[in-house]
Amino acid sequence: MLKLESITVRYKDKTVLENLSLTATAGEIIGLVAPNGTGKTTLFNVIANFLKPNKGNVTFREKLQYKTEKQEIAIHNQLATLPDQADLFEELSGVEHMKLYADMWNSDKKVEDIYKYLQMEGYVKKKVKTYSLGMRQRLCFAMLACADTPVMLMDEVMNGLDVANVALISRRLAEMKEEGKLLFIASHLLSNLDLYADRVLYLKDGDFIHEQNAQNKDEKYIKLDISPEEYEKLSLVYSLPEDHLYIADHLLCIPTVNMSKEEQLHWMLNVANDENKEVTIGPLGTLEFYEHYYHGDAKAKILGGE
Ligand SMILES: Nc1ncnc2c1ncn2[C@@H]1O[C@H](COP(=O)(O)OP(=O)(O)OP(=O)(O)O)[C@@H](O)[C@H]1O
Repeated sequence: MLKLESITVRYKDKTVLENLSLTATAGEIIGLVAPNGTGKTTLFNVIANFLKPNKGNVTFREKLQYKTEKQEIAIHNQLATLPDQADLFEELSGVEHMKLYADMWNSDKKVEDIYKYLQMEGYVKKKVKTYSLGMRQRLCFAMLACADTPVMLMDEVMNGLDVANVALISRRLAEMKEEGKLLFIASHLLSNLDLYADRVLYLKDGDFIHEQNAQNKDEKYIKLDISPEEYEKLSLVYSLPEDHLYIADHLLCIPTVNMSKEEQLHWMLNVANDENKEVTIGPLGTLEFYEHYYHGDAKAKILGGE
């Protein structure tokens, strides 16, 4: 449905995206993660043609490109981005904003169904100037849901939402995917992406350095939180498998893929007993990959919980 080929973006002498390529299909949720200032928004701006890349092409449905105004209109009829809270009109109500988006994209979605689903009935008819941060964010999402386009780009969609609303919107995202939408979600709420993303792409130095697939959730690891000193000691006592990971100076991950049940038990019992630590077993999540790739660059952010 959407193809990016060799996208390069430079701001003066700073290269933000370099030869980045991607193919995305309908019915996918693609998570995009990276520390602040890496290029997530820049990439979204290229996909939406708010920014012309120095090099490369965006192709929509195998034939449409941003080459002529007609093609651009045809793409924009099918692609919408999450509005920014700063774009809201203080004197208009939530319903008015939602109708605006439904009309702009000629959508037949019922505005009322959407605001009821998002539990906005209590405030949606009031002016935006009376809304809290979380209420505004829910409205931004509701507007995009009203546009109901086949492709949606969402930069920090969970920004400022409480736990219940994160859960509500996560559920709606999964439903949109079932309806066949292609959703791009740039987020710092890492573990939330594990709930619904089919793929999580890690952006670094202008390109994707890793693609985490939901299908790989069967690849389990024995995980143990230990200090670098404990890790060194453990490495001397046991011959750790070559493909083990020691992430961000604290998390030992031993792959179980080639292990029998007995071997797994051996590792879990011995390693846990030796270090007197809790051992868990499971796939690597977005937070763990993130630490693996950006440890040092972004430690403070991770410790901050987002
Ligand atoms: N108009 C611009 N002119 C010059 N540099 C820019 C411009 N826009 C973005 N940049 C730079 O490009 C880099 C990527 O910015 P971008 O906003 O795409 O990052 P991001 O990954 O979305 O960050 P965040 O997580 O903070 O939203 C940053 O170093 C930023 O300073």
